[in-house]
Amino acid sequence: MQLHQYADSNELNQDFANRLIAILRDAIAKRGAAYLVVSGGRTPQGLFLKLNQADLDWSKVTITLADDRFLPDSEADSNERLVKASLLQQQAGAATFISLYAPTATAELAVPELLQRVKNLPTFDAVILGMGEDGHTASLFPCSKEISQGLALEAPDLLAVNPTTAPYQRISFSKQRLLNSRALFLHLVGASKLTVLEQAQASQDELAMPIRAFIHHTVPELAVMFAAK
Ligand SMILES: O=C1O[C@H](COP(=O)(O)O)[C@@H](O)[C@H](O)[C@H]1O
Repeated sequence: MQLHQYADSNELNQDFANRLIAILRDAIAKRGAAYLVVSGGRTPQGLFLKLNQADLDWSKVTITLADDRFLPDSEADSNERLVKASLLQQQAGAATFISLYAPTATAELAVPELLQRVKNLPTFDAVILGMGEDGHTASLFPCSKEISQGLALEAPDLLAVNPTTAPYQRISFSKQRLLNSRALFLHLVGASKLTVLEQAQASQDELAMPIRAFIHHTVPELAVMFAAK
Protein backbone atom coordinates (compact mmCIF):
# COMPACT_ATOMS: atom_id res chain seq x y z
CA MET A 1 0.00 0.00 0.00
CA GLN A 2 1.21 3.52 -0.81
CA LEU A 3 -0.08 6.43 1.27
CA HIS A 4 -0.39 9.81 -0.51
CA GLN A 5 -1.13 12.62 1.97
CA TYR A 6 -2.39 16.07 0.98
CA ALA A 7 -2.78 19.36 2.84
CA ASP A 8 -6.55 19.40 2.28
CA SER A 9 -9.28 17.73 0.28
CA ASN A 10 -9.15 20.36 -2.45
CA GLU A 11 -5.49 19.60 -3.16
CA LEU A 12 -6.19 15.88 -2.86
CA ASN A 13 -9.12 15.98 -5.27
CA GLN A 14 -7.19 17.97 -7.89
CA ASP A 15 -4.22 15.60 -7.91
CA PHE A 16 -6.50 12.55 -7.73
CA ALA A 17 -8.56 13.81 -10.68
CA ASN A 18 -5.37 14.39 -12.70
CA ARG A 19 -4.16 10.85 -12.00
CA LEU A 20 -7.51 9.33 -12.94
CA ILE A 21 -7.77 11.30 -16.16
CA ALA A 22 -4.25 10.15 -17.14
CA ILE A 23 -5.28 6.53 -16.52
CA LEU A 24 -8.52 6.88 -18.52
CA ARG A 25 -6.77 8.70 -21.37
CA ASP A 26 -4.10 5.99 -21.54
CA ALA A 27 -6.77 3.26 -21.58
CA ILE A 28 -8.63 4.98 -24.43
CA ALA A 29 -5.38 5.34 -26.40
CA LYS A 30 -4.42 1.68 -25.87
CA ARG A 31 -7.78 -0.08 -25.99
CA GLY A 32 -10.29 2.42 -27.36
CA ALA A 33 -12.34 2.42 -24.14
CA ALA A 34 -11.92 2.99 -20.41
CA TYR A 35 -13.69 1.53 -17.38
CA LEU A 36 -13.95 3.42 -14.10
CA VAL A 37 -15.51 2.18 -10.86
CA VAL A 38 -16.41 4.81 -8.26
CA SER A 39 -17.74 4.72 -4.72
CA GLY A 40 -20.57 6.62 -3.09
CA GLY A 41 -21.09 7.99 0.40
CA ARG A 42 -19.95 11.47 1.50
CA THR A 43 -16.29 11.41 0.46
CA PRO A 44 -16.22 11.55 -3.37
CA GLN A 45 -18.41 14.54 -4.26
CA GLY A 46 -15.53 17.06 -4.50
CA LEU A 47 -13.53 14.64 -6.65
CA PHE A 48 -16.51 14.10 -8.96
CA LEU A 49 -16.94 17.86 -9.44
CA LYS A 50 -13.31 18.13 -10.55
CA LEU A 51 -13.43 15.04 -12.77
CA ASN A 52 -16.53 16.10 -14.65
CA GLN A 53 -14.74 19.13 -16.13
CA ALA A 54 -11.82 17.17 -17.56
CA ASP A 55 -11.12 17.30 -21.25
CA LEU A 56 -11.39 13.63 -22.20
CA ASP A 57 -13.37 11.60 -24.74
CA TRP A 58 -15.93 10.68 -22.12
CA SER A 59 -18.08 8.91 -24.76
CA LYS A 60 -15.47 6.12 -24.56
CA VAL A 61 -15.68 5.85 -20.75
CA THR A 62 -17.96 3.42 -18.89
CA ILE A 63 -18.61 4.21 -15.23
CA THR A 64 -20.20 2.04 -12.60
CA LEU A 65 -20.33 1.93 -8.80
CA ALA A 66 -18.38 -0.33 -6.44
CA ASP A 67 -21.67 -0.60 -4.53
CA ASP A 68 -25.02 1.04 -4.06
CA ARG A 69 -27.74 1.23 -1.50
CA PHE A 70 -30.82 -0.65 -2.81
CA LEU A 71 -32.74 2.53 -3.49
CA PRO A 72 -34.12 4.24 -6.60
CA ASP A 73 -32.12 7.30 -7.64
CA SER A 74 -34.95 9.54 -6.44
CA GLU A 75 -33.77 8.82 -2.86
CA ALA A 76 -31.20 11.13 -1.23
CA ASP A 77 -28.98 8.26 -0.02
CA SER A 78 -28.70 6.59 -3.42
CA ASN A 79 -25.06 6.45 -4.58
CA GLU A 80 -26.35 6.51 -8.16
CA ARG A 81 -28.08 9.81 -7.42
CA LEU A 82 -24.75 11.29 -6.26
CA VAL A 83 -22.95 10.05 -9.38
CA LYS A 84 -25.63 11.44 -11.69
CA ALA A 85 -25.71 14.81 -9.91
CA SER A 86 -21.94 15.29 -9.48
CA LEU A 87 -19.97 13.12 -11.90
CA LEU A 88 -22.16 12.59 -14.97
CA GLN A 89 -22.36 16.33 -15.64
CA GLN A 90 -20.55 18.79 -17.93
CA GLN A 91 -17.93 16.96 -20.07
CA ALA A 92 -18.43 13.68 -18.22
CA GLY A 93 -22.13 13.68 -19.12
CA ALA A 94 -21.12 11.80 -22.30
CA ALA A 95 -19.96 8.75 -20.30
CA THR A 96 -21.95 5.50 -20.19
CA PHE A 97 -23.24 4.65 -16.71
CA ILE A 98 -24.13 1.15 -15.51
CA SER A 99 -26.62 1.28 -12.64
CA LEU A 100 -26.56 -1.24 -9.79
CA TYR A 101 -30.28 -0.77 -9.14
CA ALA A 102 -33.32 -2.59 -10.51
CA PRO A 103 -36.84 -2.03 -9.14
CA THR A 104 -37.42 -5.47 -7.64
CA ALA A 105 -38.93 -6.20 -4.20
CA THR A 106 -35.57 -7.09 -2.66
CA ALA A 107 -31.89 -6.65 -3.53
CA GLU A 108 -31.54 -10.43 -3.85
CA LEU A 109 -34.17 -10.48 -6.61
CA ALA A 110 -32.30 -7.75 -8.53
CA VAL A 111 -29.00 -9.66 -8.62
CA PRO A 112 -29.65 -11.83 -11.75
CA GLU A 113 -30.48 -8.78 -13.88
CA LEU A 114 -27.56 -6.76 -12.49
CA LEU A 115 -25.15 -9.65 -13.14
CA GLN A 116 -26.23 -9.57 -16.78
CA ARG A 117 -25.44 -5.85 -16.95
CA VAL A 118 -21.86 -6.28 -15.71
CA LYS A 119 -20.95 -9.71 -17.09
CA ASN A 120 -19.11 -8.44 -20.19
CA LEU A 121 -17.11 -5.73 -18.46
CA PRO A 122 -13.37 -6.28 -18.92
CA THR A 123 -10.64 -5.65 -16.36
CA PHE A 124 -11.37 -2.24 -14.88
CA ASP A 125 -8.89 0.59 -15.50
CA ALA A 126 -9.39 2.18 -12.10
CA VAL A 127 -11.40 1.30 -8.98
CA ILE A 128 -11.93 4.00 -6.35
CA LEU A 129 -12.89 2.56 -2.98
CA GLY A 130 -14.17 4.30 0.13
CA MET A 131 -14.02 2.98 3.68
CA GLY A 132 -16.36 3.11 6.65
CA GLU A 133 -15.34 3.39 10.30
CA ASP A 134 -16.03 -0.35 10.69
CA GLY A 135 -13.52 -1.21 7.97
CA HIS A 136 -16.14 -1.95 5.33
CA THR A 137 -15.37 -1.06 1.75
CA ALA A 138 -17.78 -1.03 -1.19
CA SER A 139 -20.72 -2.70 0.65
CA LEU A 140 -18.61 -5.55 2.01
CA PHE A 141 -19.79 -5.08 5.59
CA PRO A 142 -18.12 -7.12 8.37
CA CYS A 143 -21.47 -7.29 10.19
CA SER A 144 -23.33 -8.89 7.27
CA LYS A 145 -24.07 -12.58 6.85
CA GLU A 146 -22.89 -12.28 3.24
CA ILE A 147 -19.34 -11.18 4.09
CA SER A 148 -17.72 -14.60 3.54
CA GLN A 149 -19.31 -14.83 0.12
CA GLY A 150 -18.26 -11.29 -0.78
CA LEU A 151 -14.63 -12.03 0.09
CA ALA A 152 -14.53 -15.54 -1.42
CA LEU A 153 -12.21 -16.35 -4.31
CA GLU A 154 -15.09 -17.89 -6.30
CA ALA A 155 -17.62 -15.14 -5.55
CA PRO A 156 -20.00 -13.90 -8.24
CA ASP A 157 -19.20 -10.43 -9.63
CA LEU A 158 -22.05 -8.85 -7.61
CA LEU A 159 -24.00 -9.82 -4.52
CA ALA A 160 -26.84 -8.55 -2.34
CA VAL A 161 -25.73 -7.55 1.17
CA ASN A 162 -27.80 -7.04 4.33
CA PRO A 163 -25.78 -4.92 6.78
CA THR A 164 -26.94 -5.02 10.40
CA THR A 165 -25.13 -1.85 11.49
CA ALA A 166 -25.95 0.39 8.51
CA PRO A 167 -29.19 1.23 6.71
CA TYR A 168 -30.55 -0.28 3.48
CA GLN A 169 -29.99 -3.46 1.60
CA ARG A 170 -26.96 -3.13 -0.68
CA ILE A 171 -25.63 -4.35 -3.98
CA SER A 172 -21.85 -4.72 -3.97
CA PHE A 173 -19.18 -5.91 -6.33
CA SER A 174 -17.27 -8.79 -4.76
CA LYS A 175 -13.67 -8.47 -3.60
CA GLN A 176 -12.38 -10.55 -6.51
CA ARG A 177 -14.14 -8.46 -9.13
CA LEU A 178 -12.95 -5.19 -7.60
CA LEU A 179 -9.37 -6.47 -7.50
CA ASN A 180 -9.62 -7.20 -11.23
CA SER A 181 -8.45 -3.67 -12.05
CA ARG A 182 -5.29 -2.08 -13.46
CA ALA A 183 -5.30 0.55 -10.69
CA LEU A 184 -6.79 0.54 -7.19
CA PHE A 185 -7.39 3.63 -5.04
CA LEU A 186 -8.74 4.22 -1.54
CA HIS A 187 -10.14 7.74 -1.05
CA LEU A 188 -10.10 8.91 2.58
CA VAL A 189 -10.87 12.32 4.09
CA GLY A 190 -10.75 12.93 7.85
CA ALA A 191 -8.31 12.05 10.64
CA SER A 192 -10.61 9.32 11.99
CA LYS A 193 -10.32 7.44 8.66
CA LEU A 194 -6.52 7.36 9.03
CA THR A 195 -6.92 5.82 12.49
CA VAL A 196 -9.15 3.11 11.00
CA LEU A 197 -6.64 2.54 8.20
CA GLU A 198 -3.81 2.09 10.74
CA GLN A 199 -5.95 -0.38 12.67
CA ALA A 200 -6.60 -2.28 9.45
CA GLN A 201 -2.91 -2.37 8.53
CA ALA A 202 -2.04 -3.97 11.87
CA SER A 203 -3.70 -7.32 11.13
CA GLN A 204 -4.73 -9.66 8.31
CA ASP A 205 -8.28 -10.67 9.33
CA GLU A 206 -10.39 -9.64 6.30
CA LEU A 207 -13.66 -10.84 7.81
CA ALA A 208 -13.20 -8.39 10.70
CA MET A 209 -12.19 -5.49 8.42
CA PRO A 210 -12.83 -6.17 4.71
CA ILE A 211 -10.67 -3.22 3.64
CA ARG A 212 -7.69 -5.42 4.62
CA ALA A 213 -8.24 -7.48 1.48
CA PHE A 214 -7.26 -4.41 -0.54
CA ILE A 215 -4.63 -2.92 1.78
CA HIS A 216 -2.61 -6.12 1.70
CA HIS A 217 -3.06 -6.72 -2.03
CA THR A 218 0.15 -6.25 -4.02
CA VAL A 219 -0.67 -6.27 -7.76
CA PRO A 220 -2.04 -3.76 -8.29
CA GLU A 221 -0.88 -2.04 -5.13
CA LEU A 222 -3.51 0.07 -3.38
CA ALA A 223 -2.87 3.83 -3.54
CA VAL A 224 -4.42 5.56 -0.52
CA MET A 225 -5.38 9.16 -1.30
CA PHE A 226 -5.74 10.90 2.08
CA ALA A 227 -6.39 14.38 3.46
CA ALA A 228 -7.16 15.08 7.11
CA LYS A 229 -9.63 17.89 6.26
O1 LIG B 1 -22.11 3.14 2.60
C1 LIG B 1 -21.12 3.46 1.99
O2 LIG B 1 -20.02 3.86 2.70
C2 LIG B 1 -18.71 3.93 2.13
C3 LIG B 1 -17.98 5.04 2.90
O3 LIG B 1 -18.75 6.23 2.80
P1 LIG B 1 -18.29 7.64 3.39
O4 LIG B 1 -19.58 8.42 3.53
O5 LIG B 1 -17.64 7.40 4.71
O6 LIG B 1 -17.37 8.24 2.38
C4 LIG B 1 -18.76 4.22 0.64
O7 LIG B 1 -17.46 4.03 0.09
C5 LIG B 1 -19.76 3.30 -0.04
O8 LIG B 1 -19.77 3.50 -1.45
C6 LIG B 1 -21.12 3.60 0.52
O9 LIG B 1 -22.15 2.82 -0.08
